[in-house]
Amino acid sequence: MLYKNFEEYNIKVTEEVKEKFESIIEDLGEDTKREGIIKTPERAAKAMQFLTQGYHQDPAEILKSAMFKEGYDDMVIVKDIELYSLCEHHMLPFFGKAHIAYIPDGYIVGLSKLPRIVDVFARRLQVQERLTHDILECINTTLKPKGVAVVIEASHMCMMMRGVQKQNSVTTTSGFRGQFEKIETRSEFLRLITADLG
Ligand SMILES: Nc1nc2c(ncn2[C@@H]2O[C@H](COP(=O)(O)OP(=O)(O)OP(=O)(O)O)[C@@H](O)[C@H]2O)c(=O)[nH]1
Ligand SMILES: [Zn+2]
Repeated sequence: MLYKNFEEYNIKVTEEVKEKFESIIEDLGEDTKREGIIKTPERAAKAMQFLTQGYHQDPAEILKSAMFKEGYDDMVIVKDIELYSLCEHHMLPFFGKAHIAYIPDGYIVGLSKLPRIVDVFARRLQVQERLTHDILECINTTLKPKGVAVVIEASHMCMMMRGVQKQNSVTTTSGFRGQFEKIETRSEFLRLITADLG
């Protein structure tokens, strides 16, 4: 199922999750019958379905839907792809940017498909490390490029709003396959994602 229209939420799931949110909100000490909150369990049930819709989407299919035969064999970089995910430990958001590069081997991919697969993997319960590798491996096994690199920089609400309460720490994760395992290629990619070319 691709890009399900999430205006049409799964009625059964919405109903079941809504009831659970009602009980959670009550357990936390709120009055679920209060005017401003009466629809909150249903809104939260829909919001959570939206934020986890990646479980129902196939990222490899998304890439395959726009692969084009092309002789270009230099580096392609899409940087500063904003991402929002949920940490699997606390179900609190982490958010930041992904930078993706690949070196084609006969096929290029429609550029928009790279942010689309970031969203598919981000809209699941994740840790930043697995999110990075999910994106990397999906491109590597589907597009089969000469090399692929993924860097993610993110801030974790579970480390900001609660727990250790550090507001300015940023976590960087990275993965490199094929030609990006060579230091010169990797350095060129890292230089280009940090360069201000404007
Ligand atoms: N490696 C990794 N850890 C994460 C990520 N998101 C959250 N965490 C961490 O998951 C860990 C869970 O540790 P626990 O000790 O079980 O949970 P906790 O008692 O809530 O820990 P504190 O956050 O330190 O209060 C914490 O250290 C979080 O910072 C992530 O994407 N990657
Ligand atoms: Zn967390």
